[in-house]
Amino acid sequence: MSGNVGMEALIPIVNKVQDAFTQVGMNSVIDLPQIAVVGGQSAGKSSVLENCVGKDFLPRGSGIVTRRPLILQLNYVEKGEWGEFLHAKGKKFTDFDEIRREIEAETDRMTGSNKGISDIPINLRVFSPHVLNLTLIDLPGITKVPIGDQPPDIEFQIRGMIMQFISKPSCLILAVTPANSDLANSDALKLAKEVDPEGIRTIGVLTKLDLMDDGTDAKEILDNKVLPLRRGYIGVVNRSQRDIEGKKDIKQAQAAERKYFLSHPAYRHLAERAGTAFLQKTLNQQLTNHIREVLPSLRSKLEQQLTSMESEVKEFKNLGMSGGREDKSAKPRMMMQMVNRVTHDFEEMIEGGGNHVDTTSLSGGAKINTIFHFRFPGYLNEGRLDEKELRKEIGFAIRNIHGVRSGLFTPDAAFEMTVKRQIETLAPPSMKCIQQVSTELHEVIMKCIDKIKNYPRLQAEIDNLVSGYLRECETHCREQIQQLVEVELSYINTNHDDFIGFNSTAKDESVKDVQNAGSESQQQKDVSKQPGRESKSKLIKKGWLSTTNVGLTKGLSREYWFVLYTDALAWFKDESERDQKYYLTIDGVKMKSSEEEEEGGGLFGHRKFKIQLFHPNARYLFREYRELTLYAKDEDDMEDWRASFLRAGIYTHRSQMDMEDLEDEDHKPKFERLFEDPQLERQVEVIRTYVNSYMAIVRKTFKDIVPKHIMCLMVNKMKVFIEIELMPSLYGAGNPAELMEESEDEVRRRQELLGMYDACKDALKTISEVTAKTSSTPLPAPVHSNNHHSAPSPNMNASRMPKSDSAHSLSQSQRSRPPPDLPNRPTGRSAPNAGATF
Ligand SMILES: Nc1nc2c(ncn2[C@@H]2O[C@H](COP(=O)(O)OP(=O)(O)OP(=O)(O)O)[C@@H](O)[C@H]2O)c(=O)[nH]1
Repeated sequence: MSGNVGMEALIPIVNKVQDAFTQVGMNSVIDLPQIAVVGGQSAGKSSVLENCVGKDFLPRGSGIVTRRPLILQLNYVEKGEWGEFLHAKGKKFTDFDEIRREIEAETDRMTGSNKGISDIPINLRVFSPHVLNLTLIDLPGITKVPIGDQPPDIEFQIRGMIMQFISKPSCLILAVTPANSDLANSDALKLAKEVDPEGIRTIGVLTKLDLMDDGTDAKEILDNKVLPLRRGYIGVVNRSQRDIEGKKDIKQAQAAERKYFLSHPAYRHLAERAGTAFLQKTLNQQLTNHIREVLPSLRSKLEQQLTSMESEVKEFKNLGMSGGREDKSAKPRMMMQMVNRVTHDFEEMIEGGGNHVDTTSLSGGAKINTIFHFRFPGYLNEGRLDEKELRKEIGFAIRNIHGVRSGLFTPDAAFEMTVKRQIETLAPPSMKCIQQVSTELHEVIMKCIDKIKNYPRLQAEIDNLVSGYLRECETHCREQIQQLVEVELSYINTNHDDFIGFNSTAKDESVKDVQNAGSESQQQKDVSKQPGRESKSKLIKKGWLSTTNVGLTKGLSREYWFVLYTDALAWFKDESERDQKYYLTIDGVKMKSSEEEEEGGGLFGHRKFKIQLFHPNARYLFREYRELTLYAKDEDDMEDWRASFLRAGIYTHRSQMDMEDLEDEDHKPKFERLFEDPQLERQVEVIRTYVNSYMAIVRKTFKDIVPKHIMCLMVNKMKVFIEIELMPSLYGAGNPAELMEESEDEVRRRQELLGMYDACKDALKTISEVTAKTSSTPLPAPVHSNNHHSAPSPNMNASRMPKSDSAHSLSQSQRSRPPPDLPNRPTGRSAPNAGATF
């Protein structure tokens, strides 16, 4: 081996890093220095490689034999000779025929046996005392004509695969060309030129010198005078097909090769710079130099890689899981860490904040907030009876309480019964809210424990304990809410501050009205009451209604702002109530309400909700109108206004025709028929107002108290459980060492990570040492095709170069290549030309 010991030590390190990265599928992350062997079909690529190894081990045959890239790492060892495949780790192949069969089988495994190709490399390491440390990649030969089942674009595919390797700036290109073909048409040189136009990383290899026509030789080419390359050409004579078939030993062949160069008149002068042994040495030297050139960028990439792995590796090391003697306390400590992480994540997801805020959807605390304040109020309203249904229920209740008598007074019991029925409807939406929060909490837990999936037993146990506890909390919370409903049902508090029933004047008014209902004489109101004057009249309702007959444009409907008092109806231009259109006293006024299809509406026509006010004795109602037709925006609005008019003493008037309408086709009385009695209608209305008022209070209480119960009995309890009780419960559930059993994936990942980490560290250490200690040879000067002066020899070992060559090389190099971005350039201590390249 050459004296550049520090540098050569780098090659195995680079190989080790390469292996580590290939194994974890990261070979594309760091481009490690390599030599790719490129050439046309049957140019002699495999022969060159075999010569470098000194053994027959590559598949032979017709057509494309190399169909997957073969990364061949040659490692010098003092004793033994064997090969190892990365895909069959740990198996030593001492029989090189077996290696050949394994390459063939592995090629077929990926490509099938029908001559297809694949760019997934096969990694083979050869250990031998007869090799120099080198990494070579054998690539499929460039072919033009598809054979067998090969796809028509085979040339394109192979080209793509070769390019994938040789276009990387860290790759040296060994361009193999047979001497018995035209150099100008060399596929290898053409491809190399595409990716390396300056020839900085291309080395020419000329094979089959022995097969040249008699009287011709490749002296000019080898002297770098024809198509000169910056790194020159090396001539080799490999074994012929007949030699291979005759099992000619490679060592014998190499001796014959040397004899060939020494004895050939055209090559005798360059015999020291030709042949397989020289090629091997040059490649080793150049790969070493090349590695050195890419060291700075390799170093920074490795450093980045190392930093990204550091925290995890540190964690493993802290826990005594980085190999070596097992630390007994590691697993319990690790378990504690995992539980702490779950606790922290759960807290963060519920309380918000933290580093991992989800920007795609609501989750955790935010989702629970939405359930409490948006969904739950909606669910509470869903269970609500519409006004019509409510009236119906109250009507039946009143009638059933009165029995055969017609009651004069509104029965309290009807109010209580209706309210209780309504309170009961609050239970299902509350339970739905509990169930939704429980689901969300479970999802939060799942997300938190997903991070410990590498410890499947621990994950399952935490899931089991926490989900079990969540179920307990949910059951307890449901019981509490059921209790809450029962509490509400146990006492209907009509003394509640917010209940209109007994405290508000509206109630007094209503009660008085109820008692007065039907008595015309007592309905006499002070008709002189007008806004602005002192008045005892009370406001009942305000709102928009449209009407067709009060505006200037008769026939068209227009919206006005209506204000209903206990004794009058006024309407204004808008809600500012400045521009009053009319003030109508409502003494003796009756109403009719109905739903009708809009004229011309057809199937999809608008339904209109109409209330008509009029005097039953056909008096003018206002101005020249006998009636006022009002349109509400929907059914609920109409029901509201109808109820309000009733409160103001405007009752429904039923004509004979209307009465006929009160029977269904099967002659059953319609619900409306129950209200033929205006007194009953009035009582229903009063109770409905009370029920609505009371239910508003209960709903408000539920809206407030249900979320509080859920927070207290579920969310907070879960937090406390995870924080305080989970750890002891886990200890109770099993031995930490068993719970902390890793998944197979995790074990593999850890081993790979640690392996890669160590490989990166070793590589970095070696890089620092070699950069400090070693020297390098300069890159040969650029050559021009019209340059017929002899280019520097491919032997780049400066110590062996003639003085004049060295000086020439140095000055050329300095002129042509200004120092690139390569730091740590050795100074004084290095060889005379050290630093010329860097
Ligand atoms: N006489 C002689 N024959 C050679 C020389 N180099 C290669 N051959 C023969 O040429 C044929 C092809 O050589 P290989 O080494 O298989 O060529 P290859 O480039 O690897 O071929 P593919 O992988 O199929 O593209 C074999 O029969 C070799 O024996 C040489 O220098 N002299």
